[in-house]
Amino acid sequence: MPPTPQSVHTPSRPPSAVVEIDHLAKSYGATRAVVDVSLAVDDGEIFGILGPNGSGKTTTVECVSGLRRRDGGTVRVLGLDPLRDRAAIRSQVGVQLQEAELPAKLTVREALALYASFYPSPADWRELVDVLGLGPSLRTRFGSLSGGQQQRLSIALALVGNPRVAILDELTTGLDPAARRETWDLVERVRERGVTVLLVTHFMQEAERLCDRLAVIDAGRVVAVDTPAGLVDRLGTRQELRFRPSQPFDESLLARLDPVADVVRRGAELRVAGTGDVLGAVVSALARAGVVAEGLRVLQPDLDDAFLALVGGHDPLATPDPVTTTTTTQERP
Ligand SMILES: Nc1ncnc2c1ncn2[C@@H]1O[C@H](COP(=O)(O)OP(=O)(O)OP(=O)(O)O)[C@@H](O)[C@H]1O
Repeated sequence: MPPTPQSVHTPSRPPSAVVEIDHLAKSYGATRAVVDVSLAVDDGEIFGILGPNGSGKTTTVECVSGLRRRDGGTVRVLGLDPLRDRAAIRSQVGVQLQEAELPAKLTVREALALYASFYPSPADWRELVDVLGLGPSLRTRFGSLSGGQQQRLSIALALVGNPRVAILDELTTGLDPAARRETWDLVERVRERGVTVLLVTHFMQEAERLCDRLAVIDAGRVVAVDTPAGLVDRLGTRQELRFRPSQPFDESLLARLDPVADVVRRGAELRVAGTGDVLGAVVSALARAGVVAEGLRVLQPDLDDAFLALVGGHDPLATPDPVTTTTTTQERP
């Protein structure tokens, strides 16, 4: 008789970290660029590094790619040390850095073909050319490209080796809004092919749109690691409504609502702030009073506020006029 199959409990395995940084430190002379950075990037993630100018973002990713020698801590990329295993890292990690420089006389086509020849199984660079809109520039020399075209080329060169990890530093700086959006789509497609992406950015919209998780770095230290929504949630659920009432009414009825903390009049406009479902409570109360909220805007904290709260000591909850517009709606009770 064959043995009865046993039900085997397979514990869910935590996702494997593709990039692991542990207590990284790096100084340039007396400048402590990276003081203490630890973070782990999971397989298939788009992981963002966000921080003010000079906070150590570029130095961190340069240490990850093996372009900089760290002073302290450990870095592992796909289990390899970027300094000891430089050759193996180079074939599996694509790097697009700020201000990439190529020989001025090299054409776009030559640069792509040259970089593709460095890798055992390169991507089809013609496809990257299409996606990045570099087709018309194939014969243009690097020195004659505009800043935006140079940026596109540096992204293409980072991806041409079919890397398992792509490090993209200030990916869309210098690109116009349409090219920026196309580049975001490209990064998402790259991730769909299983590439893990480590992205340095200044743009909150880019971080919000692309990143699964973010590390916020300030003065060489990690001050938070979370999803974009998680970072915003840390500020609480404060909302502020701004609107013009369609007719005079007893405004104290709004102040008595549970979610409402403040009601302030600014000329014809009422500003009603609170925590929780302020919108629902106010709109219902206005409807009962037969009042329309004209030009209604709902303001709530966004990633900008979360970022400033983390790196600038700015607390949007503590100020009476705190928040950023995220939606504009016209509500009628
Ligand atoms: N090659 C270098 N030599 C000397 N100091 C440097 C060098 N590179 C960076 N620094 C300094 O180290 C600190 C961190 O710089 P880094 O470029 O890593 O920060 P960053 O967060 O990427 O800045 P940015 O957003 O402006 O690109 C800064 O004070 C910078 O001036």
